[in-house]
Amino acid sequence: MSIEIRNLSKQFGNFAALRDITLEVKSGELLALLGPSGSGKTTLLRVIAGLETADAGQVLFQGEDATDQNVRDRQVGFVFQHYALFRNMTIFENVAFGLRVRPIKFRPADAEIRRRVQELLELVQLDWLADRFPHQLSGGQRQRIALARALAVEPKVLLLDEPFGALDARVRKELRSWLRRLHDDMHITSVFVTHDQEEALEVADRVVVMNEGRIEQIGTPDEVYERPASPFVYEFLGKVNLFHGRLHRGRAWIGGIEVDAPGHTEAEETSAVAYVRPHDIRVDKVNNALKAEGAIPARVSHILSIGPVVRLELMRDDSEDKKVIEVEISKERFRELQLTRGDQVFIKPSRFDLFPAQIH
Ligand SMILES: Nc1ncnc2c1ncn2[C@@H]1O[C@H](COP(=O)(O)OP(=O)(O)OP(=O)(O)O)[C@@H](O)[C@H]1O
Repeated sequence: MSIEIRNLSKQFGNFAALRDITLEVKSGELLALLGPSGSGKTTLLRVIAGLETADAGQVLFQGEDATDQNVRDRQVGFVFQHYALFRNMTIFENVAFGLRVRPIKFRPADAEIRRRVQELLELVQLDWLADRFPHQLSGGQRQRIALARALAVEPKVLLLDEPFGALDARVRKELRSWLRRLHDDMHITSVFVTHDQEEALEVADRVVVMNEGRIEQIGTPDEVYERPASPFVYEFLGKVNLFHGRLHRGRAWIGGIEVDAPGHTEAEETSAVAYVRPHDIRVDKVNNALKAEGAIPARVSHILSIGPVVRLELMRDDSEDKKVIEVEISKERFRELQLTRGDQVFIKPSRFDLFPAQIH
């Protein structure tokens, strides 16, 4: 089932939690709402669920206006950060709950409920825990049961609010790939809220990056990471170096390097900032290789060599700006360069985006 959100706005007193949100969740898609605390993710999820009413705008399920439909009629399944399993019920009964409380004419026969619960417990690979009670399970297992319980009523849409937020890092990672596989099997349209960049990028088909109640960018994990639409997205999704410079009629000057800036032909003597990911900086020990295009002189202040990638911290030689530049190069390249602390190097951004300085 697809979900369409049109021009949603929501105020809490004077505070605008959602500002004109428009977005479509495709049928069968796993969509992540990603943003810092207070950016409006949970509010948006609650409006989709029908737990919160918006001040303006519409929510459509499969093309039909659901704005005034109540929670029960929307047929959504929920999983929250804090697993709300019933403590005095077995795992089996917890999963069966949603079916048992249905009005009699919609309630499946007992044998059918048993069959369905068994199937769901197998799906989340915890059928061997059916007779246990919630306190006898680990946090990760409880979240999987919470998901089985949400799925028991065959929701058309699954909404997950920081479902792994309370778990430790290792379990979170396991559950992430588990959720991805489960979604690939079931294809229920799912929206999940997270403030964890890695989680969103690893699990979702598409990511909605939110900031101060607005959508900054919507795209596949690759698109939002590799082609951030704004300085905010650049800084929120991973490490980034900022190089201050100047733009003029389709050309840019950054730390002595002159480059084409085809997206900025209108700019007239504008201050600009180049945003560069650590792996998009070329490093050389001699200036010759890069001389033709110009290069920024810097000094190696720190080397962190773990795994296949070597992380360098550099200080610019040519600038008062004492900000560290972070660079990532392969171990192979690092060996070639034979770098040690204090060495002089010459760097050049190989890929970057320019944003006029005044907008951030
Ligand atoms: N019922 C409410 N009454 C007043 N303010 C609220 C209410 N619910 C949310 N807010 C405010 O709206 C803003 C957005 O909240 P929301 O929970 O949607 O953000 P979030 O992105 O999910 O953040 P978090 O990750 O911290 O939950 C916050 O500043 C919050 O304080």
